Amino acid sequence: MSATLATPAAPSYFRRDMASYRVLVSDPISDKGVEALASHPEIEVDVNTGLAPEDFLKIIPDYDALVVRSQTKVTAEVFAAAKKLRAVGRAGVGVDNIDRQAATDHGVIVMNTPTGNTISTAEHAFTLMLSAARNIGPAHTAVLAGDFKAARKAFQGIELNGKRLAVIGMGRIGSEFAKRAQAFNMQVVAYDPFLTQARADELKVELAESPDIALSGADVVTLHVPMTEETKHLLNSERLALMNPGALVVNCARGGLIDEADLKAAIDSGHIAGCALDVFEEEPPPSDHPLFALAKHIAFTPHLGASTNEAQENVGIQVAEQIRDFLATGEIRNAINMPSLDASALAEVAPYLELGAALGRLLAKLGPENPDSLRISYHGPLAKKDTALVARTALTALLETARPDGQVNIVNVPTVAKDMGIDLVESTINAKTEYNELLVAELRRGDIRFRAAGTIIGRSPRIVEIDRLYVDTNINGHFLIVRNDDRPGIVGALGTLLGNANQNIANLSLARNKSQGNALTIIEVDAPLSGDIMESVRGIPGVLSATGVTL
Ligand SMILES: NC(=O)c1ccc[n+]([C@@H]2O[C@H](COP(=O)([O-])OP(=O)(O)OC[C@H]3O[C@@H](n4cnc5c(N)ncnc54)[C@H](O)[C@@H]3O)[C@@H](O)[C@H]2O)c1
Ligand SMILES: O=C(O)CC[C@@H](O)C(=O)O
Repeated sequence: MSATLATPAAPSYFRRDMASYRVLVSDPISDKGVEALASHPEIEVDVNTGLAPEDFLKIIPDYDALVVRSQTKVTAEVFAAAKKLRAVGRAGVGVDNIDRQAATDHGVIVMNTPTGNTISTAEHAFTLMLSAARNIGPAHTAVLAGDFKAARKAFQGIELNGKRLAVIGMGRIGSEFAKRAQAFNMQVVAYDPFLTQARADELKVELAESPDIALSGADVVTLHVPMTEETKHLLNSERLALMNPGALVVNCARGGLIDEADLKAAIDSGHIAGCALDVFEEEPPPSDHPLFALAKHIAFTPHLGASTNEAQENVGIQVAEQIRDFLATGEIRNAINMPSLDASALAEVAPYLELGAALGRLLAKLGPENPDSLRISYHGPLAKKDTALVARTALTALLETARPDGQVNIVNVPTVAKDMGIDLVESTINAKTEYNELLVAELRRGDIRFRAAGTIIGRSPRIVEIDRLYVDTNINGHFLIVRNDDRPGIVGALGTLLGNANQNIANLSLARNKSQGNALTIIEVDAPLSGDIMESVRGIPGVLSATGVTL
């Protein structure tokens, strides 16, 4: 792998030998998104939407990346079949149609486009609230049916001015909704476990310590939280009962956040006036859905929150660019199952990713077998850089030797390592070393420890320490690593043996431990060393151990 500041190369763990990638777009995205993907010479795009699940399963093994909206269900079965798949891009926010755990287990990055549809969805949710408050849907239907006069009597509305609004989930969409509600002079109270008092003050909203507190005495509730196990049915009969009589429920997030049977009961009882829903527990909802029988204060749309020209263009282009850049350069933006690494951070740490991989491969050969931990420490200014993927890369390289099936990569490596009983421990060390920056990797099994370290000189990664002896060697190539008695003649004998075996010596690095009377000899050669040569090396008097390593 080589990297330059302008175009860092994709980490080898994601690169196939073939110079082209196939991307399947299985839900409709904007034309500009498809163009952004197809514009890359190494990317071939197939747009194939509305596939039946069994047809989708048949073709997914051919693809390196997949782009979806919410219709395609990317299940564990899909990930098991998708042997080449490296990334799934979601043109939107919610990723509940993607089995995140299965993606991670199979080493597939999942990315979303968190900002592209924020405004459209906030505007849609707001429109729904106004519609339910003023009976826009039923009144419109009545006018079309010629019931103008009757409708004027039937559809008395609710004013929002001065009403108390509970926003559950004060992220991007919730915050935008709140701003619009303030313009309508609503009193906004918000619950979000990550909302700080400072941010609440900045948004001029009241911070509630729990959903129950937010809902108590609220006239309207709007939901803007992701759908997870934890948030399923967060709005149920107990919580609806906390709201003021005549309250309205707005949901433009996910249907499963509301217990629809409880909502229907609360509306039937007269406690809740009505609801405005863009999303349903089951989509599409059955045509005889109990809530559809309600006559007033209702507004239903078919999951249209993000369906504007602007939002679709934004998310289509964003997802396409993210997938394209990931395949082409290894840049990771908006990943939801691993740390992201944007272009500038990738350019900065790319040499350390290479170095980490080399140290991992070296430790796999020289360190203790069946290790219980890999410890990575970052020294000097390196400690302040975005090193989140450096340790993962070292661990991946270490485990690739044990799992050479190509099934371990930086996405699933934490899980694979856990299964193998290996802890990854990272630390930063400010104390000065001989080098400005130093990356140290140490493999341990109980008390047995073996470490190696490297640094970057110019833009070139170098290994500068093996087993606490100072060396200086590059990180790509074939190496003979010998522990030998520290006495004359051994380097000569090694050179003669390699010469006789027609092995050209590219480089030599020597280090010695005077107190122990032994030395470390590292010889870089032009070709991998055969078993016979290694046997002969071990037979040289004074050679204590010898390992052939390809980094
Ligand atoms: N109807 C649509 O077409 C449409 C469009 C876009 C997004 N969405 C849905 O809206 C959701 C929110 O989108 P966003 O862009 O605002 O996401 P976001 O990540 O910016 O905000 C979500 C917020 O929910 C908070 N949260 C998480 N768990 C919570 C809990 N238990 N209680 C309260 N708050 C909790 C988070 O801290 C976060 O601040 C998405 O997850 C998606 O499912 C729907
Ligand atoms: O793809 C869509 O239109 C829906 C998107 C929306 O549900 C989201 O979570 O971003």
